[in-house]
Amino acid sequence: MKTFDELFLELTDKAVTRPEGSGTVRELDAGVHAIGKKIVEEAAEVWMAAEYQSDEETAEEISQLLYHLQVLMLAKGLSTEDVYRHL
Ligand SMILES: N=c1c2ncn([C@@H]3O[C@H](COP(=O)(O)OP(=O)(O)OP(=O)(O)O)[C@@H](O)[C@H]3O)c2ncn1[C@@H]1O[C@H](COP(=O)(O)O)[C@@H](O)[C@H]1O
Repeated sequence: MKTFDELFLELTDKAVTRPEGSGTVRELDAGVHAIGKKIVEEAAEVWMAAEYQSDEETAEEISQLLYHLQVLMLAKGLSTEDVYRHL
């Protein structure tokens, strides 16, 4: 189990070290347009899970949406502070 901040640190490191087989590196290489499409897809899955699936499945879909949002933050060079200041 990891927190939002812990995951962001891990992904930040992956973006720099670019380990073989990393899905994050693959997504970053695909670019903002592809990441944006993934976010829309995951957001729809969150919505459907919330309406028709279990709380556990909804939580899992939310975690995937958070992951893809973090990948977009990295692609745009945004830090967690850049986002948190708007909360
Ligand atoms: N938390 C996640 C995470 N959540 C979602 N995903 C990706 O998002 C996809 C979402 O899956 P879907 O269920 O929508 O399945 P799908 O549509 O069949 O997926 P794709 O065919 O589009 O890959 C998964 O296949 C993963 O590729 C994630 N990929 C990685 N992480 C974490 O990120 C870290 C770095 O991962 P790597 O960069 O792959 O090493 C690790 O700690 C991972 O646990």
